Formats: sequence, structure tokens, C-alpha cells
Amino acid sequence: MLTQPLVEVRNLTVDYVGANTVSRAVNGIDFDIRPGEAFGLAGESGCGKSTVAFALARLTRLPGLVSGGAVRFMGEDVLSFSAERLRRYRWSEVSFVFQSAMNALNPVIKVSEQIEDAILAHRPRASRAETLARAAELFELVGISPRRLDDYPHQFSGGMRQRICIAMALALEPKLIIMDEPTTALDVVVQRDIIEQICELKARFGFSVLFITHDLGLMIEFCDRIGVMYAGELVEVAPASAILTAPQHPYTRALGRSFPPLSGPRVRLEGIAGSPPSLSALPEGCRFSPRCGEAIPICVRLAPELRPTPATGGEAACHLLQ
Ligand SMILES: Nc1ncnc2c1ncn2[C@@H]1O[C@H](COP(=O)(O)OP(=O)(O)OP(=O)(O)O)[C@@H](O)[C@H]1O
Repeated sequence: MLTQPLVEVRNLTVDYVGANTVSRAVNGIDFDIRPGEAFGLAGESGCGKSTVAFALARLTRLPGLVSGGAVRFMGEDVLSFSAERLRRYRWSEVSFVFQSAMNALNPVIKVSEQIEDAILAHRPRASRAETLARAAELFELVGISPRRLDDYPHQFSGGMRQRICIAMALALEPKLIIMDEPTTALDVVVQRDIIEQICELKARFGFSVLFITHDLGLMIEFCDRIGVMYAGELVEVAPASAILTAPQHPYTRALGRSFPPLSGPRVRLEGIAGSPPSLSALPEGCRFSPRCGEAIPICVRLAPELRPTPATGGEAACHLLQ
């Protein structure tokens, strides 16, 4: 039996509105996140990954505007949530870990108080003893001694601060944690430790993750499925293992060739020739066609739609496959 997806994104469209211009940063994308799944969004800088993450959490702010489509969370229409429903949705059901832990933590308040405040904002009847016990438990979960609860953010290393942000994200036992470049600012060893810890916590508590990172290798290791975005659209969705071993879309192949392999001999990396189009000058047809070495005449005339790809059990939008 198929379980209901935790998140359903349907035909989601997000614009950035300027004085005389509208840039469509996300152009009608569809994907699901299943319960307990880590779903990654990959693609070059500016392709719209963070814009999607913000829309999913209803955090889009002007000049950004969700101009179409739907986001459903456990079947409920997130885009029409009331202020009160939204308050419960954020943190209790969906929480976030962003790149800059230093900006997320208040430098002049002890971390224990910050965690307790996050709990109290949603569980106002919790006693001091309860919130303190929960803060200590959360510290232990992310591998920091509760003896350090009374320290200030600057007394922790970058990796520990990021662990504290993960502890805060876990505080209310959300069903989805959105992680946007959660370990980018950290060195490789610390980054790997933190990702392993998130994997353990995910296995233990069963939450889903929307994971965004530029590190395709890390994403493939951590995620179950990956959506590859190009210029505001999803060009392929596939099991993570297929992204390198059986990429269906020419852009997925190009992206894979531009990253170091996870194992085996060293290979020469190839960048992707050219650069993504500006949102104000999008090409006709497939948006990747000007950079695609495999383009055929129809590619410059007609935009391909996402279609199932039997080879991976996923979907890809490419005329060569249709
Ligand atoms: N506040 C804004 N005003 C105008 N345009 C914006 C704004 N924020 C993002 N954009 C544009 O929207 C597009 C998508 O940006 P977004 O940050 O979502 O991409 P991304 O894939 O997350 O990039 P990165 O990997 O660099 O974080 C880009 O073209 C960007 O220039």
C-alpha cells in the first residue's frame, strides 16, 4: 500500500517582483516528500532551491511571492493556513537549519535560554524544570555535554553551534526539517560528523528532511531521492543512487561529471560549459538546450515535461527520453 506523502508540491510558482519586472524563480514544479525520507534539491547556484524551501515553509517574503500552485502538508493546504495554524506549522511540524548558525543564535543570550524559549513559545504551559530537562536531552542528542547549556554562542565552535541549531530544530519533534546548506561553513570532517548524526536522529525519530547543498557527493550519501533543478524547474527526480549511476537528463549527467567521485580512482572533473540563463532572458524550449551537447531541433522549440523514467523509477524532462 502506498503511504500518503508528507509533503506534496504541485505546480508551485514563485516570483520575485521588482518595480517594473517579475522574475519567475520557480516555474511550476511538482514533487513529493515521503514520511521519513530525505529528499535533496540539487542544481547550480540561483536555480531556485532556497526559494522552494522558503515557499514550503511559508516563509516567502516580498519581493518574493508564491504566485501559483499548491503545497500540501499531510493533505492540508499550507498556502491557505491562518496565522494561528501557521504558528503551529512552523517549528512544531516543520523546522529549519540554515547555513549561518551564528545568525540563528542570539549572541547575548545563553543557549539554554534560547532552546527553552523555543520550547515555551509553543508549549507555554511547560514548567522551567521540564524545559531545562528537554534542553539537556536535546544537547545530549546532538553530542554536546549538557554542562555547557549555560554557555553563550561564541563559546562554541562553528560545528557545535550548528549542532545547537539542529537541537533547536528537533525541540518540538517536527515531521520535516528543512536543511539549507546546513554544513557548508564547516570543515569536511565536522561536516561529515554532523551529517552522520542527522542520519542517526532521522532513523531514530523518523522525521523527513528537505536537504539543500552544493555538495552533490554529500547529498547522494545522505538522501533517499534527489530532485535536480535547472533555471527554476525540476529536470529530473530520481533515487539518489541513480543520480551518478544512471542519470537520465543531460543536465544531471553534466552535474555528476562536475563533482569528484565518491570512491574509485581520481578522474578529471569537467565543468558545465556556459552558465545558467538569466531569469529575464530565458531561452525558448528546454531551458538547458543552449548548454546541452545532445540537443536536437525540438529542444529549442518546445519545453519538455517531466515524464516517468523506467530506468530509475523517477522522472525526467527531456525530449531525448520521450
Ligand atoms: N530577494 C530576491 N529578489 C530578487 N530575486 C531573487 C531574490 N532572492 C532570490 N532571487 C532570485 O531567484 C533565483 C533563485 O534564487 P535561490 O536563492 O532560490 O537559488 P538557489 O538555487 O537556492 O541558489 P544558491 O544555491 O546560490 O543558494 C535567482 O535567480 C535569484 O537571483
